[in-house]
Amino acid sequence: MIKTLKIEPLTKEAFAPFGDVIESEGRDYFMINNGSTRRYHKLGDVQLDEEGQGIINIFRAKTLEYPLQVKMLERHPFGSQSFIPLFGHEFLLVVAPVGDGSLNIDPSTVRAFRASARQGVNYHSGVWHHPIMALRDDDEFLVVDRSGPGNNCDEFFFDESIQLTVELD
Ligand SMILES: NC(=O)N[C@@H](O)C(=O)O
Ligand code: NI
Repeated sequence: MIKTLKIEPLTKEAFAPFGDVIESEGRDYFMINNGSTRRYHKLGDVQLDEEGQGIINIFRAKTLEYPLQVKMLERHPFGSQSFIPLFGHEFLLVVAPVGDGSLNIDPSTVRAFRASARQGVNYHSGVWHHPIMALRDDDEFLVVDRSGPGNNCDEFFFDESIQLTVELD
């Protein structure tokens, strides 16, 4: 299979099979702090296994070279992982659904999205995703994910006959 992935706009609905979109635009809120603050409540679920601990990190990412060939995806079976842009820049995502849980990805299910400068994502446990795809050098992301025993990062490399490409417009 040789395919250039269509980069889709990131929406709650389109991303639902993969996790949550963290954004305020168009979302429900309620007032707190004596009416001075909107709380956009529970935009995403932090998923952890019983032995996991939720942690907060910052990832400072280099941009990747585009067109990019998607050679691998990874997943975190024991917990969710969120990426919230700290500098307000757009970024890209390449994902595939959890599937049957085996260490295998149907390349026809791989999708690409572009997050706006005011959107973050929260990959649910086991959702396949490409390592962070910053569009600005040294861009920073707040990352909430899981720390704990066991290997929480599986990688899957596509066969060389599978060429999935992401191009910037
Ligand atoms: N390995 C690591 O912590 N980073 C990846 O999980 C990623 O999604 O960028
Ligand atoms: Ni990850």
